Amino acid sequence: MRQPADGWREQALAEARVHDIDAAEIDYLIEAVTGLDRLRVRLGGPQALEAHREKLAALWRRRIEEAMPLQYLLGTAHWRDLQLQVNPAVLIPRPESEALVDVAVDFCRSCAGARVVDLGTGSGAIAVAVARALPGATVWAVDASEAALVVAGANIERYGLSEQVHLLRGNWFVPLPTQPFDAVLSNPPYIPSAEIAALMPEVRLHEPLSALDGGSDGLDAVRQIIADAARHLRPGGILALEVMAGQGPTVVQLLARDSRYGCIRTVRDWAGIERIVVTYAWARGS
Ligand SMILES: C[S@@+](CC[C@H](N)C(=O)[O-])C[C@H]1O[C@@H](n2cnc3c(N)ncnc32)[C@H](O)[C@@H]1O
Repeated sequence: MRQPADGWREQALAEARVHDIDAAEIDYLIEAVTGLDRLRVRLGGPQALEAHREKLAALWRRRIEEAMPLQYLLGTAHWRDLQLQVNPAVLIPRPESEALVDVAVDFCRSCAGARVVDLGTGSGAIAVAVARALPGATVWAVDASEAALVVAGANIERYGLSEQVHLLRGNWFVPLPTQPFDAVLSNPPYIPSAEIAALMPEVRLHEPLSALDGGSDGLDAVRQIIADAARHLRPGGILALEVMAGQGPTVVQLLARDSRYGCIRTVRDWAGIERIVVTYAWARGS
């Protein structure tokens, strides 16, 4: 028998508890599908959702049965003040990566015509946020995945940044111009290969493996970027890397052993985890 629409919400809440899904996802789904916020849904009673009930139920079924993240089901993700197009070709941007943007913006504010690189741009989240915060900067956004670049391109266009953000396909620094940059930012794949199987199904089954798998200790891409970044930074330019919980001290050591870098520091996330490692290039290496 067909249930009243508010019954659907109660049922969805019960299912969320069983499947260990944050109840806030239900209101996020309702708001995205109906355009109504939580208060309006409460005030509107059962009728408020009735016209959308089938669509809500169909999306929620996929959320539960396929462990599909809502952002992929809806094709959109909120990150900082941005609403970004996403699909399973790109990582859903994470709150912890916002610190990469903050580091770059703090540093580049004093650089006239700053030149910034976002390596492994995915949805283009970091590149778009940096370009919006630094209207005088030019950003180069690189990804190896053609499908990711399509999504990044749509987001760059959506925010009117096509003149300011250059999209390039290729392996890390390979497609970039040779003139030195003020800042190189990256949230590279950093999960150790053996840990992929233990990730939440939402991540393991739906997010692109090429965005997650960092090789045996998770640091293949980090090592590659550290090896090459110094050649692409101006003296005094910064390299900022997002790392996994627990990798901070190892990445600090990797940089400390490389005489081309100095003044290494880490930025902690809200849980106190060293998330971002930042360093300065002393001199351009060969
Ligand atoms: C962890 S995701 C980060 C995406 C985005 N920057 C974000 O924070 O949401 C890593 C990205 O690096 C890209 N990538 C992986 N290997 C690469 C390589 N060798 N060269 C360039 N990009 C690469 C992946 O396609 C993926 O989009």
